[in-house]
Amino acid sequence: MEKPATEVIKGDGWGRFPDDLEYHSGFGNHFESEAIAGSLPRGQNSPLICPFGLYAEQISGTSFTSPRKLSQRSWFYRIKPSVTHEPFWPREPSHKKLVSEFDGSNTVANPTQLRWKPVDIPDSPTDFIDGLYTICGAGSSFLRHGFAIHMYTANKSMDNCAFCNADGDFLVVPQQGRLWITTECGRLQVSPGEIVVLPQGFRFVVDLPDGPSRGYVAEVFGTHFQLPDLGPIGANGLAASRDFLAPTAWFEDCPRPGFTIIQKFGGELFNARQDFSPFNVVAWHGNYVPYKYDLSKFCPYNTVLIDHGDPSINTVLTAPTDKPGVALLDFVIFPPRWLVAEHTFRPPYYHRNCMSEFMGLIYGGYEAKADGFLPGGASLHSCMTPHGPDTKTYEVIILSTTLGSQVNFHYAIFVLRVV
Ligand SMILES: O=C(O)Cc1cc(O)ccc1O
Ligand SMILES: [Fe+2]
Repeated sequence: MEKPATEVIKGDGWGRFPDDLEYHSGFGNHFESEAIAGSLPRGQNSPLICPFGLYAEQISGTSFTSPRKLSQRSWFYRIKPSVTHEPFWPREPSHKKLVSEFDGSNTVANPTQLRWKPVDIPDSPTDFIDGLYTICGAGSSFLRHGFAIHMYTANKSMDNCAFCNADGDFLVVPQQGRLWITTECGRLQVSPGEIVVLPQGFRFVVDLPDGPSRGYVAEVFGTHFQLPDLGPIGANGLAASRDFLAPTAWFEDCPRPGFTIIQKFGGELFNARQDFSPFNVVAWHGNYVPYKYDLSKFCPYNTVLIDHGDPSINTVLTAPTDKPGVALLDFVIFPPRWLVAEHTFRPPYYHRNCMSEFMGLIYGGYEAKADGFLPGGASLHSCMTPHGPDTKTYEVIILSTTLGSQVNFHYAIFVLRVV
């Protein structure tokens, strides 16, 4: 039977984001979303003919046979299937700032304590993709085990192109400047103080409504972020499921001559042309979705009598390995909070760690360094490299006789490990 021509469906226009975007709330939920009533097939995923003549397309974020509790996939109902593009070609000029296979050929190992000043926003026109560069990482996207930490500085919106990361999931932490992100599931507005997860394979565009933006990106290969178990904390606390927000269906239906899909594969970038927008998904359902989270919603737990707890207590999201309790990458934050304790050295203790720690500062000042670690800057303390408060901080703290203090800074750390 012949498929009927797609009816003309009009989206509400490219690039305009209303202030009151709607979201679906929840973490790991199976959502249903339709921009036009009746566009989501009922009772089956892939009918012979979908409502409005849309094309059904599945995106899988885990193997088909993953245990049900880990399985992630979504179904898109789109005006044109993604496959109708021209072939991929290496992007010219070739982009060598991204790494996803870490070996001696493209990286140097150095265990010393490293610290970076904030990088200036470039003068020349630079979008999110051109402004992305790898800082460190381990493992391999092809072997599906590893991670990369990137940073970006950008001053312009992506134009007539979308990005697709075939290597892994991006967790983006804007430090300066809002990001308006269009995805195949719909749109997200992300401000500094919020994070966004863009899972492997999703096409997305980053617009900069405020101009310049800078931030951090953690990429994980072969696993996805989960909420940490809460153990003895109980059933509540830390990041709550309902504070995670996924987009609602949004699409556009207009010609896009020369539109480019930029695909990252093995850390290399490839271009493919198509004459339509990838944001043509009228309805979708599933549990494989981009999502955002406002870090100010985090409910921190901490010491109330003695000693400094381990930083795992501040885990927002964890990307697990197959070993129980061992993460590939934990995303941990130190939000503004009260630090209380008796006869206790309250800043982070001196330590060496079998995980490596990459830190960024979103705003304010970091409690263990009197100076030198600035918002937008970064530090890396690799596996077993000693670190802890500087001398100035140590001296101020041991002279302090108060039982508590309020810290009003916000730093994010990625605690990393490849096992
Ligand atoms: O090094 C850091 O600042 C991160 C960190 C914080 C903390 O409170 C305890 C241990 C730790 O590694
Ligand atoms: Fe540390």
